[in-house]
Amino acid sequence: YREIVVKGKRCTSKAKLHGKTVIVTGSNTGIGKTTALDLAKRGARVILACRSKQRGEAALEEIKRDSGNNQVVFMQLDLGSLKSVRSFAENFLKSEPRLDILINNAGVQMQGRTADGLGLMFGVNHIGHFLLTNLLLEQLKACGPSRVVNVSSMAHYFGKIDFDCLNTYKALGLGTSFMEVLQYYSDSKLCNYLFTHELAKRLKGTNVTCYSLHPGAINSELARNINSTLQLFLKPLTAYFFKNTEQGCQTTLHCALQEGIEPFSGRFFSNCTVKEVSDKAKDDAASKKLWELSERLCGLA
Ligand SMILES: NC(=O)c1ccc[n+]([C@@H]2O[C@H](COP(=O)([O-])OP(=O)(O)OC[C@H]3O[C@@H](n4cnc5c(N)ncnc54)[C@H](O)[C@@H]3O)[C@@H](O)[C@H]2O)c1
Repeated sequence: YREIVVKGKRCTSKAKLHGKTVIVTGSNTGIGKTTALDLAKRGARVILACRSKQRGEAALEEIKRDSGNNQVVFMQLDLGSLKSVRSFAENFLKSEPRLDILINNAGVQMQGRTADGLGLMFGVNHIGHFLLTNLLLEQLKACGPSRVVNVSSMAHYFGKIDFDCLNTYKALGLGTSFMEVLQYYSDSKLCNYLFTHELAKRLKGTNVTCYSLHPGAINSELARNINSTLQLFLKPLTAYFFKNTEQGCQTTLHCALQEGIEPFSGRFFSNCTVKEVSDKAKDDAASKKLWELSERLCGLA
């Protein structure tokens, strides 16, 4: 089990990234941090787009030290605030001349609301990344061939999109029970897939490609909000049966770097391999509708 599932396949690309710029959201911890470290070791200029200044700057020092690369920069980004996403994009475009790879990695699995009144998981996991990507798309096109990588999850299989609920701004993500939190998390991860699917269609004919992925079950901080007694019981199990964050970033790296996967733009990857998605996810009408709704929620329409 550990050999096949925990270790899994590794990204085999030997790509070097000197002169290239990459953004990784949520890179102060978890697989975002190990992704950023790997890209820094390859010579990229890596922008750590993180919510917490303190934790982001601590990760910055660690990544600079461990990669020997000084081209690592912290830029504050709270995906739960449309204002923050806009100001991040503005600062980035003002100060950085290029963007080659955008990795939408950050994610939450907890109830709450964003600054704009959306359900926290829908708002951070989907809407924040939707707006960020759209604001940076022209830069990606100008620097092509370039890529957008959306970290989704196998949990999207259990997701459903309730458009009525979204339309009335009711809080997709305001779960009260553990099971509701899991449901809304899965819904937001289905949004990640549908967004990628629609984005690939809209990017046809450009030199930007996009991918979504399941990183595996990872021993990270994602479930930090589960009650502490359950945590005590779960920690030893996840430490043994789940991937560590270095193993967990391999599919993200594969989607960001692997040569020759461009014909699979819009597709879903797991274990560094293209995978079929659920029938629900193969819904062209739903991905178009979600795109249009997301544009309205972000004020892009
Ligand atoms: N851990 C798993 O088993 C697992 C499985 C499938 C998918 N994923 C996905 O992988 C991605 C990374 O998760 P992880 O396991 O490394 O968890 P993690 O909690 O260690 O990392 C998540 C990162 O997102 C950041 N973040 C949260 N809210 C933010 C906000 N409002 N603005 C900016 N950044 C914010 C956090 O600060 C953190 O850096 C997530 O999208 C998650 O849904 C994880």
